[in-house]
Amino acid sequence: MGPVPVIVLTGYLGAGKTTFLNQLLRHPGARIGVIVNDFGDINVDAGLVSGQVDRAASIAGGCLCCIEDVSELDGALEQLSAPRLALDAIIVEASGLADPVALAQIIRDHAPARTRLAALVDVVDAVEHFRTVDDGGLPPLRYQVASLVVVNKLDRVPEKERDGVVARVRERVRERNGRAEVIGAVGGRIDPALLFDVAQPDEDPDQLPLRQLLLDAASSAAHGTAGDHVHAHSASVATTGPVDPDRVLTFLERPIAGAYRLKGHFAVLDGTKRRGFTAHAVGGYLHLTEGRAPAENVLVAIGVDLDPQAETALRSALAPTDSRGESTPERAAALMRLERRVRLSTKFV
Ligand SMILES: Nc1nc2c(ncn2[C@@H]2O[C@H](COP(=O)(O)OP(=O)(O)OP(=O)(O)O)[C@@H](O)[C@H]2O)c(=O)[nH]1
Repeated sequence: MGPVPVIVLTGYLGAGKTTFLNQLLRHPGARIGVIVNDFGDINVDAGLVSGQVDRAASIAGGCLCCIEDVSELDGALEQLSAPRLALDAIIVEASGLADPVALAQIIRDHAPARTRLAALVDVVDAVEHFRTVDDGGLPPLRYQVASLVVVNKLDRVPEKERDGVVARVRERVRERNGRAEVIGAVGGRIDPALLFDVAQPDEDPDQLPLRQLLLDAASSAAHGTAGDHVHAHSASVATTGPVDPDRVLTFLERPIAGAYRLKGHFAVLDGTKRRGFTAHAVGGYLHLTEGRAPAENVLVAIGVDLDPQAETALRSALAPTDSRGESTPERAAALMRLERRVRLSTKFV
């Protein structure tokens, strides 16, 4: 058996990496191991991975590409590439702030001999991409290491503009990388065969285009920009007990300053019944779904200029309510607002 292919999944905050991963894992057949890295103290994404995973490991607390001690990543790759597991691939989902260039280098330099970096998939938010990752100046360096760029959330773009958005991303990627595939997607759905087809052949490390790229990255880091990698802050709060539906929804609809990305789950009381909701807000767009009530309420806020009071605001949004679920008109109205929000969230999966 040859080295286990490692597929690195990158993409800016909220672009749809976990959604993409879950789609991939839903396809039966392949034996897949997953490593999930989340920015913040609580690994929310690990809890959201729902498909068929043969082995999983999670790394929380910071960007994989920034950690000085890569032993945790090494250890996870070592474990998942054990021959007895016979995995077909290992997917590493990076945090939204990881620098794909640095991550690719770490995996090439440190991954155990029985693994190989096979593909780097960059998930792009069709609506937010040109406001966040690619501001129209020099094309971001991340394009150069990508083997597949997935322009996700096309359902949020008017139908007649979709091809144009994908073409625009493709044009920008081409300025740095003539080999990468660029495809559009909704709900992270792509043909998994496409992913495995774009695996990069093993290259002589000295011949890598990556080498020049890393030199470029090092030189921009020397100029204080660290490639295209922004350093953001996060605040995370966990509480127990049902929360006030009105308070939490008001918070999610009007998040604190600088919270580009919010995610988490919470439980509310409806009479005596506990109802669970999962929330994601990206660039002011809220997506809410209803599911099993979690034992713990969790909210994570992430942003480059995150309000220093973020944690207090999160704690207040998730404060357990002293109400015992009695149905007052206010509570009924708040539950209806939550339900309306769930209905409004795009059904793309
Ligand atoms: N409308 C729409 N929403 C999507 C699509 N793909 C993902 N989402 C939603 O976008 C939000 C973020 O998706 P995730 O898959 O968690 O994104 P992520 O890149 O893993 O997020 P971070 O790990 O926090 O950076 C969630 O609310 C998803 O349900 C899509 O194609 N269309």
